[in-house]
Amino acid sequence: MQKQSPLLRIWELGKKERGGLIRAMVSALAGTMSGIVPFYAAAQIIIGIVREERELSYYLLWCGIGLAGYLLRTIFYNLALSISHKATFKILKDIRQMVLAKLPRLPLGTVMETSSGKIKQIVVDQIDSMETTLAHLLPEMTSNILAPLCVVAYLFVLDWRMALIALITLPVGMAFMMAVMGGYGKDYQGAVKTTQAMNETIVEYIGGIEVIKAYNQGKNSYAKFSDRVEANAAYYYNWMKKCQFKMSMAYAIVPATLITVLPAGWLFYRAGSIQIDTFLTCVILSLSIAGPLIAAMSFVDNLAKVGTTVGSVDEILKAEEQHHSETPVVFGEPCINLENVSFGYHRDREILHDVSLTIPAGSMTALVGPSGSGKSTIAKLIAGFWDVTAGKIVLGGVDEKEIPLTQLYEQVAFVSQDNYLFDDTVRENIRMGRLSASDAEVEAAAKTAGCDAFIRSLEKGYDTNVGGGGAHLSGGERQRIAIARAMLKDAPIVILDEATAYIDPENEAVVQKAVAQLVKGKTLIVIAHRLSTITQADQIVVVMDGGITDIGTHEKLLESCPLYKNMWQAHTGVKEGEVA
Ligand SMILES: Nc1ncnc2c1ncn2[C@@H]1O[C@H](COP(=O)(O)OP(=O)(O)OP(=O)(O)O)[C@@H](O)[C@H]1O
Repeated sequence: MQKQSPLLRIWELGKKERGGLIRAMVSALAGTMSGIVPFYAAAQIIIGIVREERELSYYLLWCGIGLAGYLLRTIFYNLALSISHKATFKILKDIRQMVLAKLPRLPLGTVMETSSGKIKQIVVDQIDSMETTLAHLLPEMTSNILAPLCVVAYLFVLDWRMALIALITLPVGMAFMMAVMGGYGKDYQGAVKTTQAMNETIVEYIGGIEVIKAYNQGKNSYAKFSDRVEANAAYYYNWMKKCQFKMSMAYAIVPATLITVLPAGWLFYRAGSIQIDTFLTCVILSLSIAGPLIAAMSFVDNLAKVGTTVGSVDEILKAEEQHHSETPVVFGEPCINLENVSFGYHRDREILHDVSLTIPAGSMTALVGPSGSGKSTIAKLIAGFWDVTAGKIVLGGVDEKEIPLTQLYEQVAFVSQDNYLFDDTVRENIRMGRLSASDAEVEAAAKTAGCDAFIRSLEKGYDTNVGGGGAHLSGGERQRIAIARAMLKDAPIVILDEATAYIDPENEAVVQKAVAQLVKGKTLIVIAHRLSTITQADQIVVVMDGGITDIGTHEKLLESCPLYKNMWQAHTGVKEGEVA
């Protein structure tokens, strides 16, 4: 990934708000320039006193000019802040939306391998931390650098020697500042890492609270969290300790312009090489250089923070997406062909090897095989959660890579044993299947899926909140809601991955009926460990070690495939050699 300045990257990300940022910078610059006016007016008043000016109007005029400068500074400064805050909030909103819109376009693995604690920290905390920096940095840093530059330029016009002398403290103070900043980016990255580690532990702690209770692991898990909290605090403390001396030196030295300007100016004045007016103006104006520069310096560390955040955001925004065409396609019959498909979740480990399979439209295909043989992987590749590494999958006559992802997801309804329910009502969770569905359609789907009665028995019926991940419901109830959701989607291809695993025997008949409704007239792919549920399949595909060892009907495989026969016997409880 090519390294880009964080400010340039923000400029690019917030391109819709550039106008606001420019207006804020211009306003801030006008404010800082106005802020110099009181210094200039003070110089003129002191010159008046030294010259023994007796006219009151002279002093009133400069007091008025000084006051006007001060007022303008306040007005422009507040205007700049208001404009930049508005622009910043819009930019942060846009960045958050870009990140969230990007996640579904990434291969499922990329998202799953990033912990939810980390994603939450980037999207919520890190992006939030950019607010103060962004809203203040661009307008203030620009003006705080440009205004002293204008003062220095004016000092050179008045007396180049005084200008140079006024600048002496700058490089010394800056050297200390640079020493702090040298490792700031790396130090801040370290801080983000320890905070992320802390976040991940708490998310894990809460997510696994059931296991922690069940196995009495409270103390251990808490110790892990508290260790990370301590590590986080220690990191910040050591970091600040390391920086403190250099920071203090920088902040003490930069504003000390009087130490150099006053004695040198006095010597020049005594030697008659500088007028008293120029001397006094230089002394007073030199006092206006340090304030803005120190303010600008305080943004340098913020800039490093923004750099780290932009880096984290870009890790997601620039992550490789699934390569699919954007042009909508027209599908033929919903048949599926896997042609010499190979795939690995990671480059160094291939899971599927050269798999070829034809799934005719409207048929039922069952994938069976030992645990870890690759059944779910085949199903997830068909559903487009990942892209194949080699070979191709042709769906409805079109190579999957030619199908825009949104269109591909419309074609397939995927019901797994682990269908996630959102922290929302039952109704909205079912409506996820088709957002345009009416309440009546949602309820009709629930009825067909055999879950209408249990939903109505809940406290608020369809408007009952299911809790995060569906925590308020049983596994079987979640499963049936997932089937209702898939029903509502009404996709031509249905994949059931262990879909009935949680259903108790009492409800199994209801759910089997629901599934039968769901798959009517569809191309169906089933992964089921309970082989009795797939004996009627048009074809049963036996998967072993990432390859297909046999294909046929139940009867045919019982005769020709020893692996299938063994699995069937294990399933029905009949051991080799025993009489059925
Ligand atoms: N997200 C993943 N990242 C890395 N490896 C994975 C991932 N998912 C599955 N695997 C690995 O791929 C192989 C095939 O897994 P898959 O889930 O397809 O098997 P399966 O036949 O469906 O197993 P089961 O019947 O137990 O569900 C296994 O070795 C598994 O460890």
